[in-house]
Order: sequence, then structure tokens, then C-alpha cells
Amino acid sequence: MSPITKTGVLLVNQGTPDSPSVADVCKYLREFLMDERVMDLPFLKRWPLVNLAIAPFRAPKSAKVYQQLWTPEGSPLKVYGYRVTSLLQASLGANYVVKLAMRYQNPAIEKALAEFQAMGITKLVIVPLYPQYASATTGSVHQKVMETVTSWTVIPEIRFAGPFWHEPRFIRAFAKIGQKHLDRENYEHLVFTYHGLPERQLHQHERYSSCQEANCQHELHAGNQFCYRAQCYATSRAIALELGIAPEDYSVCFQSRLGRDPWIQPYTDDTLRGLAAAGLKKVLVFAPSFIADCLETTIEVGEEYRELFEELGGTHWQLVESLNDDASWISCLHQLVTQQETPRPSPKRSLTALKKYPSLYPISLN
Ligand SMILES: C=CC1=C(C)c2cc3[nH]c(cc4nc(cc5[nH]c(cc1n2)c(C)c5CCC(=O)O)C(CCC(=O)O)=C4C)c(C)c3C=C
Ligand SMILES: [Fe+2]
Ligand SMILES: [Fe+2]
Repeated sequence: MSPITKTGVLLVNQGTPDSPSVADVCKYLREFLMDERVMDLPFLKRWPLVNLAIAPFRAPKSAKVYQQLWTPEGSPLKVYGYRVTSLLQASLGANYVVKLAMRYQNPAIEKALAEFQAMGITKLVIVPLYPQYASATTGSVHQKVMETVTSWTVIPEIRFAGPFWHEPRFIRAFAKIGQKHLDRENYEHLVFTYHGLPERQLHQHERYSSCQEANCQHELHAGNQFCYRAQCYATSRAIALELGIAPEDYSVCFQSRLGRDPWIQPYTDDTLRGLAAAGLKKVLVFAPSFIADCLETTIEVGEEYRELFEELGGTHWQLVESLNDDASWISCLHQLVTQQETPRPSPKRSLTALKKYPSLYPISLN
């Protein structure tokens, strides 16, 4: 029997409820928020907080919003996930088997990995679909995959691709979609809004990435390369550079705060209040911590923040569509899968991104 030479590719996104019913949303929230990397509290504090307070009270409210988001084919995150999986399979060809998994709920990571195992595949590329690294997202996917394969007799060769906050194909894909809006309307300002994180999680990141700088939003280099906040600012700089937008003409902010603890600032609602107070009325909004439209983009940014901006006197709050099944995004994924390793900020490597986006790495790395 000839050995299996195919490479398994597992695309992994955050996950979404199986249906927009209160019961399924509650199940999803429980699994999601019981992840210690998401709610970084000891089990005895996390369990009652999630199961007795947050999930049962949040589920009915979130279910209503999911009902607004739901399409006839299902949740957009999953619908686009499957489309991207087929398109990437076509792009990579017969030497690869591409599957989709979600970190929480379905399709489950364990099931996808078991299918690869049953096929005899011993070489895997895992692609967490988060452009910027966070322990709560990318880190959690890595952990789940490693926990799953740890009991196997033959542990496959595994490469974790990304993060890809600086990949030129990713930057250009977002810029190209944004440019269509800029061609149609004369926007006064750009906003880059990212999913937030509790501030204390950022400090944990900083310990691991040795980022001690208060101003990591201005610099990204080998020392702070895993700082989520620094990566978000670097993505924004790169997209703005690609579009020829000056630093004073865009703002970076963080959304989706949950609970009372401080999250990374500036908050998106404060930023848009500041823009409205400055008399700005036409704003184009990017959400580049997401690679597909989902609750946090379509509803939170596209509707809730738009309503707030309009109440404050704004006339245009236009969300740039996410990458979804865009051809340049598929080409970015192809590159992430087939390149030997994901380029990182380093003085020794000649990065395409470094040449194209020198301001991403503004300091000496010696
Ligand atoms: C982009 C990366 C994401 C980070 C970082 C992240 C951190 C994070 N999220 C929560 C709590 C919630 N997030 C919710 C939805 C949600 N989050 C992401 C991505 C990141 N989360 C996505 C893509 C989605 C949308 C999923 C969809 O079905 O469309 C939700 C559920 C929705 C709601 O009830 O509002 C919660 C809750 C925390 C606590 C956290 C960091 C610690
Ligand atoms: Fe989230
Ligand atoms: Fe930092």
C-alpha cells in the first residue's frame, strides 16, 4: 500500500451557535466562556460566573441579535467558512485535504482531526483564522489541537500557520475592498475597530513577548511581536499605507467589551463620540480582526455603532465588508499554507512586508 502523501489543512475560526435559539446560544456561550484562556479566572470563580450569571442572562439577548444576523444558509461565520474551505481546496489541488473547524461548537476540531487521522494523514497545517495573535483565540486553538492529538499513537507533523496581521496579501485584500468605498464617497476619516481583550490579558501577552512599552501602538518588532494591541496597530498602519491615508486621518479602537474590568482602550464608542464632537460626519470603518462577517461586524459595528454615530450627528458610518470569500483572501490563505514558515519580524529575514511596509518595523532589531 502506498503511503498517504496528502497534507491536511484545518481552517479554524471562533465558532457560532448551531442555531439562533436561546438554548443553542446559551450552549455556545457556556463552552466559549468556560475556556480558561477566554475567562482567565480560577475554575471555582469562572464556573458560577459563566453558568449562573453571564450565559443564562446574556443568551436571550444575544439570541435576538443572532436571529437578526442569521441567513437562510445559517450563521455567516460558518457559511463563509465552508465557502472559503471549498475555494482553498480548489486552489491547493489534490495534494491537500482542506477542512473547516470551529474552536467552539460545530464543526468540532476533534471531529475534523479524527477524520484526518482516519485518512492516514500525518502532515497537518493548522490555520487559526485570526489575523492578530491573542491567547484567548489563536492560543486557544493551538491548545485544543495539541490536547486532541496528544493521545494518538502516531502524532502527526503539525505546523501552526500565522498570525498574519502583516501578510501583504491580507493587507491588500482589505485595502482593495475599502478602496471601492473610497472611490464612491468622500470619507473624512477612517476607523479601524478591533475585537477587544481584557487589559490584564494584554499584560500576560506582554510578559511572554517581552513587550514592556507603553507605546507599543507605534512600534512592532521582534520584542513585542505577540502583543495583540501592537499587532492591531501595525495592521492599521499597513492598510492605511496601502490606501495612502495619513496617520491623522485614521483612528484605531477596540470594541465588544464584556464585564466591568478594563479592556484595551480606546473603546470604539468613545472614539466615535470624539469624532462626532470634532464635527466629522463621514466615516469609513474597517474591522480587520475578523476575516468574515459575523455578529461583531454586521450587527455591532454595522448597526449598533452606526445608530450611535448618527444620533451624534454623523451622516455616514460605512462598514467595509470583511474578506469573506474574496479571491485575494483565498490567495493569502494559499500562501499561508504552502510557505515553509510564517515570516516574523526579524532583522535577518528579508520580508516582502518589511520592504513594502517599512513603517511596521521602525526600530533597529539588533
Ligand atoms: C477577533 C478575535 C476575537 C477575540 C480576540 C475575542 C475575544 C473575546 N471574545 C469574548 C466574548 C465574546 N465574543 C463573542 C463573539 C465573537 N468573538 C469573535 C472573535 C474574537 N473574540 C467572533 C468572530 C465572534 C462572533 C461569532 C459569531 O457567531 O458571529 C461573543 C458572543 C456574542 C455575544 O453574545 O455578544 C462573546 C460573549 C471575550 C470575553 C474575549 C476575550 C477574552
Ligand atoms: Fe469574542
Ligand atoms: Fe504591547
